[in-house]
Parts: sequence; C-alpha cells; structure tokens
Amino acid sequence: MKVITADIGNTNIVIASFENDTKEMQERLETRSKWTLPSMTAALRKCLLKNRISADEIDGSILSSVVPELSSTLAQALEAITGKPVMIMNPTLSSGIGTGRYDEATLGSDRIVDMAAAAAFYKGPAAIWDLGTATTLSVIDRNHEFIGGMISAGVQLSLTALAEHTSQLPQLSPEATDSLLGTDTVANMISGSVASTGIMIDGTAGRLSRMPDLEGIKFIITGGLGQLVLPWINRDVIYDPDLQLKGMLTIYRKNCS
Ligand SMILES: Nc1ncnc2c1ncn2[C@@H]1O[C@H](COP(=O)(O)OP(=O)(O)O)[C@@H](O)[C@H]1O
Ligand SMILES: CC(C)(COP(=O)(O)O)[C@@H](O)C(=O)NCCC(=O)O
Ligand SMILES: [K+]
Repeated sequence: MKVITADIGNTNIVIASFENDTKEMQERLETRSKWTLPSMTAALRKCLLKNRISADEIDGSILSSVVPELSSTLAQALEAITGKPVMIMNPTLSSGIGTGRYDEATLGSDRIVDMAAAAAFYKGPAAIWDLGTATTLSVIDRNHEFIGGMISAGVQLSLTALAEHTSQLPQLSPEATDSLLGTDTVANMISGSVASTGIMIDGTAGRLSRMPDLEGIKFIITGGLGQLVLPWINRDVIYDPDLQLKGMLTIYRKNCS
C-alpha cells in the first residue's frame, strides 16, 4: 500500500511517501502564505516526478497541519493528484493517545502525531521534544494519556528574535557547538541557543525521570533542529528524525478502514 504523508509546520512542509513501511520519498517545501492551489499542485507533482512515483499508484494520503490557512490548499492539491479524499488530522480520528486532559481543539496536530508515534514505536511513558519553529515537549504516561507539556521558542526563532530586537546582535543560523562558554558574540549566541536548549531538555528530563508516575520514561528527540542539541543531553535519548512521518502513517492505518 502506498500512502502520502503531508505535514505543514510553521517553517517547512514535509511531503513523504511510504510503500508499506518503507519510506521512498521525503521532500521539503517552504511554508509560505503565497501558496495557491495551482502552485501547490505543481510543486507536489514535481516531488512525485523527481522520485518516479506515479499518482495512480497512491492508495491514500494524510495531512497534519499547524498552519490552518494552508490546510485546504494542500488538501485540495493532494485530492487533485490522487483522485482520493485526504484524511485530515482532527480530534475525532483515533490516534491511540488520550488527550482528554487538554483542550483538544487547541492542541497542535503535530504534537498528537509525535505522541502517537512514540506510543506505537517506543511505548509510554515517553517525553517527546520536537525542535522545529517552536520547541515542544509532549509527555505521555504508560496508558498513553497526554499528561502535559511545554511550548518554547525554537532554536532558530530565538536567534532571529535576538537579531530583530537588538541593535548589535547579528542574524545567525544555528550550528553545532561543543563550547559552553563563547568568547565572541556569535559563539555566545550559538551556545545561548543550541547548548542551552540541550541543557534545558536534559534538566527537564531529569525532573521527569523522578516523577513516580513516569517510572521508566523514554526520552525522544525529533524535528529539524533536533540533531544539533543531542550532544548537550547527558542521558540516553532516542533520536528519531522520522517520528512525525511514522506517526502520520500509524494514524492513517488506524483510521482508513
Ligand atoms: N534536514 C535539516 N537539516 C538541518 N536543518 C534543518 C533540516 N530541516 C529543517 N531544518 C531547520 O529546522 C528548522 C525548522 O524545523 P522543522 O522541523 O522543519 O520546523 P517546522 O515543523 O516548525 O516547520 C529550520 O530552522 C530549518 O532550517
Ligand atoms: C506549538 C506549535 C506552534 C509547534 O509548531 P511547529 O514548531 O512544529 O511549527 C504547534 O504545535 C501549534 O500551533 N500548537 C497549538 C497550540 C498547542 O499545542 O497547545
Ligand atoms: K515543533
């Protein structure tokens, strides 16, 4: 069975294709308000062509979006290409996660997808940090109930905010660093965003591991910026850059009958 997964984040749209459990394509498009139905459809067709996937092989698709203004454009583009209705993430779909403690209408669907993948592939209790535009933490207990989390400014977003709101700080992209204490402005900003995010995650993980209800908790890191912070986390973590894609595939299968 061939399934397309589409994930609209605030920085990137990730389009992937799975043949059964094997990922055979992954492409990134920029998230921008200028996408129209024709330009989106053309971009999707280009992704498929580049990966030699023909539209009539596709059995179905699933869309997860945290940018509602773009959801219907991408959904319509997927439907135009596949000729089949797209499954759109919403609170009524079965995900394997109990979200009753949170206001479900406001919970980002990328976080439900992260938790669904963690439950399916690693089992709870688990804490998932997703390092994208924002850094999110979502925690599930052993019964796969979402018990709470955190939202903080992402690594790139913090750097951008520093440059935009100060006179003397430059615009930077995050990069790997092994120095805690920088001796110039750039090194200070990089350790202040990259190292400090890893240390924040490590400290939070330490506290979570001491919570009696979360005994045996697993720590999972994903998202475009996840790899950069790994060296700053001094404990066992699972790094799974495909968590979001695997979660969407899991939810598609649970709901496609
Ligand atoms: N494969 C990658 N390698 C390095 N950086 C990446 C990669 N993918 C995304 N990024 C960076 O990660 C940030 C966004 O991560 P992403 O998980 O795509 O965010 P979102 O889900 O919010 O759209 C951007 O700063 C982007 O430049
Ligand atoms: C927190 C987020 C902005 C993260 O988005 P991302 O960094 O993946 O683009 C997104 O999950 C969202 O809009 N959530 C809604 C608020 C909530 O989850 O409570
Ligand atoms: K995120």
